[in-house]
Amino acid sequence: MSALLDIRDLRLGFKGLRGITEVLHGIDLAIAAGERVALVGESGSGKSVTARIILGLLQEARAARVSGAVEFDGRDISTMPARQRAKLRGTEMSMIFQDPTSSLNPTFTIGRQFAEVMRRRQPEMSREACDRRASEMLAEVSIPDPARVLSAYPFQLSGGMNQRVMIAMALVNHPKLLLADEPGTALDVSVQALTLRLMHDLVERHGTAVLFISHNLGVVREFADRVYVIYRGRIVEEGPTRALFDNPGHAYTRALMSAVPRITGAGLPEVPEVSDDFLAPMVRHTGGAA
Ligand SMILES: Nc1ncnc2c1ncn2[C@@H]1O[C@H](COP(=O)(O)OP(=O)(O)OP(=O)(O)O)[C@@H](O)[C@H]1O
Repeated sequence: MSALLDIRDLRLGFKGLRGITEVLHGIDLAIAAGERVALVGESGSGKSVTARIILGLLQEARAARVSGAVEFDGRDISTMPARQRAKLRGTEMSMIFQDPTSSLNPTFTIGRQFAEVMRRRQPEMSREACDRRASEMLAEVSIPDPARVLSAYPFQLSGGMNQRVMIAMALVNHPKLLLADEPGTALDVSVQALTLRLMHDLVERHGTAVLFISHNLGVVREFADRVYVIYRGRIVEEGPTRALFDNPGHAYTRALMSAVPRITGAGLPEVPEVSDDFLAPMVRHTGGAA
């Protein structure tokens, strides 16, 4: 497989007063063009730092020590000049965050923010052309009155509307890879489900590859072709979604599955206590595409 994203032996440590704290211990992860892949694990397991390395952000943090290969479309993100990394963000790869309202800039209209994103790819694009293109994207996420939304500020829109705006904005430059960090978890469950549906349909239509980051295996089941399970900075299981759900090989994956929230209004259950058998060798599912 010639992968769009190919991560090999990725290691990360943070330098602190008492030396280096290792956070990622040799991660291997690949995503083919157009593939929807989930990275699942509990809080603190290393999902967000992995995304920040793919975006080339942690390579620039003074306290972070990153090693291993992170190849995107044949180029190594870690060794390319910082300016080139910055150019990739928002153009060839983009990101959707948990909370749309705090990720959008509250002081600019949605139209202006769309224009800034589009001009990263095409600096000479006129505002009219930006508005036209933004309206098309907003229509794709079923926003009925794009002109009104373009002239609004984020605080004038609902959380669900802002989430749709963020999805549209993340895809307006036709990135090859979308990183989605628990999109919609800041919203209520029904809005979150709708947001995921919209994102699913849009990336399918555009052939965008996705790394979907979540602690919720239930959500992942609906969304991903393939799943990586991360536990304390190590991938402990990997495979096509259906194979992994039908036959979870790792104790930690089974524990995550038993913690899949049921829609009873009882709130999210805790992930069960861990035990030593979670440190068993990685399980890799082969064949039997999802
Ligand atoms: N800047 C930093 N300095 C030191 N340690 C950090 C830093 N950023 C993250 N970490 C540590 O790295 C580990 C992985 O964090 P990360 O944010 O990737 O977890 P996560 O799986 O995304 O969790 P969540 O689901 O809560 O977002 C954690 O132990 C965290 O404390």
